[in-house]
Amino acid sequence: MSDFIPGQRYISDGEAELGLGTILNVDFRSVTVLFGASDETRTYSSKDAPLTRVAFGSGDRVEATDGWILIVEDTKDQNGLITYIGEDEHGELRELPEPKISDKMQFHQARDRLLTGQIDRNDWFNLRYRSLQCLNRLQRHPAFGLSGPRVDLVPHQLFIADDVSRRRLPRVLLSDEVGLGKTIEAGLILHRLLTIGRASRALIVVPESLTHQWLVELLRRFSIEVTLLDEQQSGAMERTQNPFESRQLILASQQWLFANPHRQEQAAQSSWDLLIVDEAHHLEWSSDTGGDTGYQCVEQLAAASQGVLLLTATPEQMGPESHFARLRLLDPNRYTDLERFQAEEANFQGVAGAVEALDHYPAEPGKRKVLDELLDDADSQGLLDRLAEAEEEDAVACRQSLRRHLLDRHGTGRVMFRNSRRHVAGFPERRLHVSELEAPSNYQRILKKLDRDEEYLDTLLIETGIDHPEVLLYLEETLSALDRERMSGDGTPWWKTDTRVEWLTQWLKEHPGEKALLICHFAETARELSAGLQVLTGLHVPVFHEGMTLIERDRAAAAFAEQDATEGSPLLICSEIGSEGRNFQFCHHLIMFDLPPHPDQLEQRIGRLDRIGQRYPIDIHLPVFKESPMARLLRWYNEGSDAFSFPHGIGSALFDEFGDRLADSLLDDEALEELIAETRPRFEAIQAERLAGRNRLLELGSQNPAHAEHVIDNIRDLDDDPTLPKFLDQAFDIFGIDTRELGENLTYLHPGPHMMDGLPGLIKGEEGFTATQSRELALSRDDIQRLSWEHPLVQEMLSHLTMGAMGNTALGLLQHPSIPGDRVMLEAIFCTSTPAPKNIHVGQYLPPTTVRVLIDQSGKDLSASVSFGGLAKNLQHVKKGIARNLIKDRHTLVRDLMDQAEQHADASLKSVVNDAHAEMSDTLDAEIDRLTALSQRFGSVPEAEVDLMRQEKAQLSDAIRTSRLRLDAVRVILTVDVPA
Ligand SMILES: Nc1ncnc2c1ncn2[C@@H]1O[C@H](COP(=O)(O)OP(=O)(O)OP(=O)(O)O)[C@@H](O)[C@H]1O
Repeated sequence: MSDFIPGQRYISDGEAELGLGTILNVDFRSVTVLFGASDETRTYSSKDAPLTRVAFGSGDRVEATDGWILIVEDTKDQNGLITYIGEDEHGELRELPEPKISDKMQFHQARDRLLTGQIDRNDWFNLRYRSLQCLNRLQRHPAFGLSGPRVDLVPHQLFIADDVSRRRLPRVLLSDEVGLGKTIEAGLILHRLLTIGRASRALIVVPESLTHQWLVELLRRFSIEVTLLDEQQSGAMERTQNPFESRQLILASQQWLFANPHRQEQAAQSSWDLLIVDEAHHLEWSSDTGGDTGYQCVEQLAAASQGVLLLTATPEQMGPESHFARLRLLDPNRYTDLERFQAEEANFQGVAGAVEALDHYPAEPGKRKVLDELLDDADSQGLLDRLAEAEEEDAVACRQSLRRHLLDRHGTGRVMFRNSRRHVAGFPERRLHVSELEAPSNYQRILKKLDRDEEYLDTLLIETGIDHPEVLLYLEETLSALDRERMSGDGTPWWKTDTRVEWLTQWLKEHPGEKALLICHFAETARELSAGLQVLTGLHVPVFHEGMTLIERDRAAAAFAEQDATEGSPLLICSEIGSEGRNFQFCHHLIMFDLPPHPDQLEQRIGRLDRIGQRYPIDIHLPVFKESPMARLLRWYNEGSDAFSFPHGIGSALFDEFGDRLADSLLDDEALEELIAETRPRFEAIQAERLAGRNRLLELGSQNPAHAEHVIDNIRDLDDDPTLPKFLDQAFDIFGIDTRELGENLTYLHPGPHMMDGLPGLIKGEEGFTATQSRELALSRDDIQRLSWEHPLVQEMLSHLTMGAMGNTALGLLQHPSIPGDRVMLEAIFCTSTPAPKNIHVGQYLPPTTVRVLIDQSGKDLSASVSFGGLAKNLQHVKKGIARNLIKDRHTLVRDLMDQAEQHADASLKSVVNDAHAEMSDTLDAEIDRLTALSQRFGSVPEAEVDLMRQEKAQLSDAIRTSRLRLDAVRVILTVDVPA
């Protein structure tokens, strides 16, 4: 005969998530239970049903089916069913028979689970405690959020990422020279903001040609999954919701969004924590016409976003006005007046000089004068006086603070970052190889006519519809357009006669097994050249241009990237715009089939190969027709400004000044000589000025080797954390992940037969993945994942272990000669609970903090004398069923001990809270003071940022002060006699 009676309440030992069950039927052999909350019925053998009776005791809060709560004072038994007696929340005496208890009552809390006999394994309990401690350390760790990404630790990138991701308003222009890693910087900032909870919604707007690259890079390097939204998906969702609210992290193409006002409105209606806009130089603004559609769209979105990252390697490509207008998007209060801004720039030389003077003071006392001029406030003067007397260590600290004063107050560093190759080691040499060719006769005819007849240029412009100077530079297009217009020509395509094509086929023959990226100005040229090569050589050469779909483009890039010489293509033909932002540093030959009309485009072209990761000198091959407009353009680039040797970022300024004359000189050697003679000194003058002034200052503000080194040390500290491998070993075991060592620090992880569901990257019955904890190894192979504390699998396991019920109860037997048997001890783990909005990142000051209390049966506190580890390793496990009965027999004592443990723990809370509060106040007060001074005196920090920080301090203060301890996990220890 079983003890089950219909109406009694039980929970399933194996499936606690079903909620509270009610016995429906009992017969000789089986018992049927209805789990109302999940609408499931289960029938078990009544002999060994995995069920635990739910019985509450005095002080427990029980929820009734109709929602009211009873605080239990007493119970009575009525024909095997319990009726609870106590007061409801209004103090009224009431009774609650167990069948009327809410099906939805959850038993996740340690106390409830223990008393209802849900006992977990000791190793789970141990790992839960260890995980809480790891989480505590992680959340406070200064590198938290920066250590997970699979990137090389490049100082200038980490300086920027750390600086920007600590701001309340991370609104900056990331404008490092091409290929220095702006995408990586943006990814690091986004990753950190997401990890620490400061951001949860981000919109990334990039040129269509880069959408896939971003998607892959964010996933592969940062484990960030974004959704690529397009018109089709948006249309499908529109009826039920704003498509931009369908996901937290959205990637959208600029071409799509900028052309679609309705979608822009929807995007702007959603609020964003971070907006990222790549290749932002395309956003154009002028005082006459205002912003173009792209600019207007970003303006609207920037207003709806807390943080904004604009990325461009060539910020001035669309002219100084557009550059200024983009800065205004970031900080409208500081950038109000273009003229004032330009005047400020003129002062940058002095500021840069002062920053450098710091290094020589006080050794050269004369430098004090330069410093006094810019650092005249009391605070800085105090620091300067201290520096004059300081010992070496203190001198370093003083210089750091003073440098910061100078850059924050007088520089552009807070809003704009720009690093150049000059300060980033490891970039290769660039070598230009020009091949002078005879132009084919059909091009020569056009050129000669242009030479003879001044009016002919106008005729060409009208007949071809191509602009000046493009009509002179891209003769294949000019010729084709003329043939179409006049219906003339004999149908011979240009590539059959163009001598550059012959040169190209020869080049390919002479460089077997090598890869080259070919860039030409027009998509049409790219397409036709590829088709021509196929006819002439049989080679199928992939093309890459703006007219292709994304999938076609990615396929082309992949075919080119394929390393296998027999499979991969030796050549990829790209158009100007199609290749922008793409990574092709695995090849080092760049063939410029022509030259672009703008110097910044030239820099963008070379930047495809001249990127971090390029290991060889870059060979730039240029076939050019003798005495052609292109040859003259080449001379201007080369002789006027060394445009091929290194990225100096001055091309734009020169083009603004001389661009019109350059267009006019393309047919006139004399004018060209004069132009070069004027351009060169101007180039040198601007270069000297910028090296001393703006650029120097920008560089000084865009990197700080000492700070970067500090950030890198912190990241390495997390990388090398010895507790991680220990945690992983135990966690893989507990979560049912099987591992196979592959040697050389590589481990293959795959789902075991009993693996828990929902672990990222692992699905039961499917393949696993190879992983390593070594950053270097993970960087060297794309197919290997890097396991860090921030890897999604590790984060998921940590959150399972600390947020769910897993391992929050246990029972162990302790046999020790000095402890008599049949005694009860209780080990209670309390943890601070500090509810606060996620975005204020309270965990930085008060992460979940544990208080461990170990008491014996008499209530004596043994916490200090018996350590967690010491006790854990001496405990023996007992079977679940036995553990359940052992607890059942000691219900009242265990309950009483839990109450006592709580009182012990409460005594520790005050100091935890006070310490956290003091740390938070000290840190934020100093920062608020600094920002207030900058905002009020120099206007270099928006007032809104200071206000946000003050609000945040108030919120943090409230949250920390109201932090409470909750019982997170509890273990009952029963002592047993040592056998005689
Ligand atoms: N820290 C890093 N670790 C590993 N690879 C890196 C790192 N920084 C940059 N790279 C690689 O260098 C290349 C250039 O980086 P990225 O695309 O971020 O540069 P960028 O400044 O955005 O270039 P562009 O100006 O062309 O847009 C990429 O292939 C990137 O993956």
